[in-house]
Amino acid sequence: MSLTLAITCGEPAGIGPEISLRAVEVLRAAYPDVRFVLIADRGMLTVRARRLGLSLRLSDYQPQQAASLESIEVLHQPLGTSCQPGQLNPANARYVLQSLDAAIQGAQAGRFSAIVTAPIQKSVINEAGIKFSGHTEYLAQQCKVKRVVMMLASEQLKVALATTHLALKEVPNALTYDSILDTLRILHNSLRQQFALRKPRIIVTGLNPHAGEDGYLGREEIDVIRPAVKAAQAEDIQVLGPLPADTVFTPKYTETCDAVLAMYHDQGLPVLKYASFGQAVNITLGLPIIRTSVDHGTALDIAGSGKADHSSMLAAAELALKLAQNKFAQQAE
Ligand SMILES: NC(=O)c1ccc[n+]([C@@H]2O[C@H](COP(=O)([O-])OP(=O)(O)OC[C@H]3O[C@@H](n4cnc5c(N)ncnc54)[C@H](O)[C@@H]3O)[C@@H](O)[C@H]2O)c1
Ligand SMILES: N[C@H](C(=O)O)[C@H](O)COP(=O)(O)O
Repeated sequence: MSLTLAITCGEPAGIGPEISLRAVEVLRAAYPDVRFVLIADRGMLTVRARRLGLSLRLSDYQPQQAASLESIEVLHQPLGTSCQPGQLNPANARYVLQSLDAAIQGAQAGRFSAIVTAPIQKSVINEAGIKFSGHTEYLAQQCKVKRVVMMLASEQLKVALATTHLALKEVPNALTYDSILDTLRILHNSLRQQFALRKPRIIVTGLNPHAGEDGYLGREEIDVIRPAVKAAQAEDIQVLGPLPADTVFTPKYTETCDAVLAMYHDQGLPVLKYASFGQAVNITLGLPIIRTSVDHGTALDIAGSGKADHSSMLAAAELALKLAQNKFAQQAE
């Protein structure tokens, strides 16, 4: 089995290019049989590597030829305009999306076994006049999938989200019986197929304080979440809840479940990032392709300084490889 992993280097003003370069150096040594392809502007990567004191050779990725042993392969995407670390420019928004498109198309065509994405700056893409919420939503749209699930995973915890990049005031309306049931199905199937958990155990949080306090602090638990959980149980999905979110993340619960499904971004992710920031991986579940990412953002405040930690990028690449190997093994069965 020969695997090719594509890494999009993300927002060029952020830490994406440098963590991608550093990670790929480590990965090439650790996985000599895997082909790693960076997707970015080759000139920008060369300058960034020099700035960090990395003596790396970059070459053009040629899919029809064997992987280069001496240099890091780059699928060149030209920047819209030159770029300094820490300085966002909407003129590079299309470049960021074109890099992503190249990765998605390569994965759909089977050239890439999986894709790993470095962080992007959602605001600057919107500033360029392109409505954009995040990789997760963009990948669903480009792959023509109605629903996907964002899950962040570390050694300690797996946290999936029922809603993703949404203003808080829009969350209650987005939580419907169908959306929660569909999310539970995707989560259950992915934990089984991608993570090889035979009978995954899921805990669902409530939306309101104390899971609504029997309806006195909100009715979403009674009207929407519990009926969806019951329907999932009837489909033989091992799921419990809705439980109060403030105590779900204690060992009594986390040690007895495989994943927690939180109702919104800042209900679940702060807990996971408190426990394992820099070590966790963001995975998009429910896509026809494998996509993982880092657990952090563009960190503009330290871009180009050499201070960025590439551990999450390494973890994301390693998980992508593992998921690709699992997929390959399942297809061979
Ligand atoms: N996968 C992604 O594309 C992704 C993930 C999260 C956030 N973002 C985006 O990134 C942008 C900035 O987000 P933010 O400021 O909320 O979060 P951030 O993760 O960029 O930064 C938060 C803090 O963590 C530090 N930090 C982050 N990554 C680090 C690393 N690898 N090594 C050392 N320190 C690190 C930063 O310096 C900063 O102090 C936003 O546009 C956000 O949407 C993208
Ligand atoms: N919600 C993610 C996080 O906080 O880490 C992040 O914004 C990245 O999301 P996408 O992978 O959808 O860009």
